[in-house]
Amino acid sequence: MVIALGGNALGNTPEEQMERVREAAKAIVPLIMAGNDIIVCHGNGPQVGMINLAFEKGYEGGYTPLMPLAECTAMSQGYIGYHLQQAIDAELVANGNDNTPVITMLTQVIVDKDDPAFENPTKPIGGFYDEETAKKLMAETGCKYVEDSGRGWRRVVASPKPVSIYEYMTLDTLISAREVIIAGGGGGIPVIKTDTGYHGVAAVVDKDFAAEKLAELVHADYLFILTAVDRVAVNFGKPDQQDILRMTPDEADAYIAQNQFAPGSMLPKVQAACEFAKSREGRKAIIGSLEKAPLALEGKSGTLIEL
Ligand SMILES: Nc1ncnc2c1ncn2[C@@H]1O[C@H](COP(=O)(O)OP(=O)(O)O)[C@@H](O)[C@H]1O
Ligand SMILES: NC(=O)OP(=O)(O)O
Repeated sequence: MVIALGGNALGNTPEEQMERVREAAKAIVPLIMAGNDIIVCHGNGPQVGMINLAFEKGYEGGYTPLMPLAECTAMSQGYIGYHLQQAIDAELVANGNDNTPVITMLTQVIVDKDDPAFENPTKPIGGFYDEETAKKLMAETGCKYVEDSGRGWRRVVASPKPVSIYEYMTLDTLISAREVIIAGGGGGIPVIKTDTGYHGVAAVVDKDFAAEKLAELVHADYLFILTAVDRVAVNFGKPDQQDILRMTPDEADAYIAQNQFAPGSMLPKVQAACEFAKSREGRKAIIGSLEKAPLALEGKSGTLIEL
């Protein structure tokens, strides 16, 4: 089972994040205790933006070098993975399980150097700004900012599609050893293959697509995409909003054609879920909220996407 955990659900400070991952652990541990092999793949949108901005400010003040975006994702994997490891371990012990190792795997995601996404930034990172501030920042820095699902304006960066996960065979070995694994954090550190080996690129891969790729490569049965809403909806945020309990990839395509899912937020989740459901008969993808993850596994919450 691969669980994709939204970066926006992790808070904005180390203290907030520690608190939030404790809540995440409460949702994840019942799935482990039920006997599932688990890989947790978390987002890093707010966190990678924060790390990048901190280095930009440090550079302006002459205190730090500039930090490339791939290195910022590597740092975010350590920062978030460390908190998740501690929280999941503590929750396992609290439930009488003190012999399941929890580890974070620094993960590289291989992307195509010619992916058209490099020419069209779409992935929101960092904090939320009002329109006036975002437009000022755009003029000052040359970075692109867009409105993000009615929550404010955010910087956007290139987000190529994952082609493969460099460490997937090692992940298979760890699954065989019954370890709980945190991998593909922040969508993985994006790398391209060159004549001199793999090199990081300036991008942030969508963790929902990375989790889907990971789930296929490790032969998972379930892809759980956990975010801030209980279910995917049509007419989201409007008076006639209606939650979707179950949909096939074909039904999802029809909703996508009606622009029902916001790009950069719900759209990639639905697309990743459909890709997983289509990849093999019987595979189930569920999009739901963190709090109700165990209920979603019983079919009592979440949106189920299957053939
Ligand atoms: N059709 C929709 N149905 C449900 N939520 C939607 C829809 N369109 C946009 N959203 C928004 O997308 C959010 C999930 O995206 P986001 O916060 O970017 O994900 P993440 O949890 O991975 O950080 C939801 O919390 C909701 O605010
Ligand atoms: N990398 C990524 O997809 O992060 P979010 O889930 O925070 O958007």
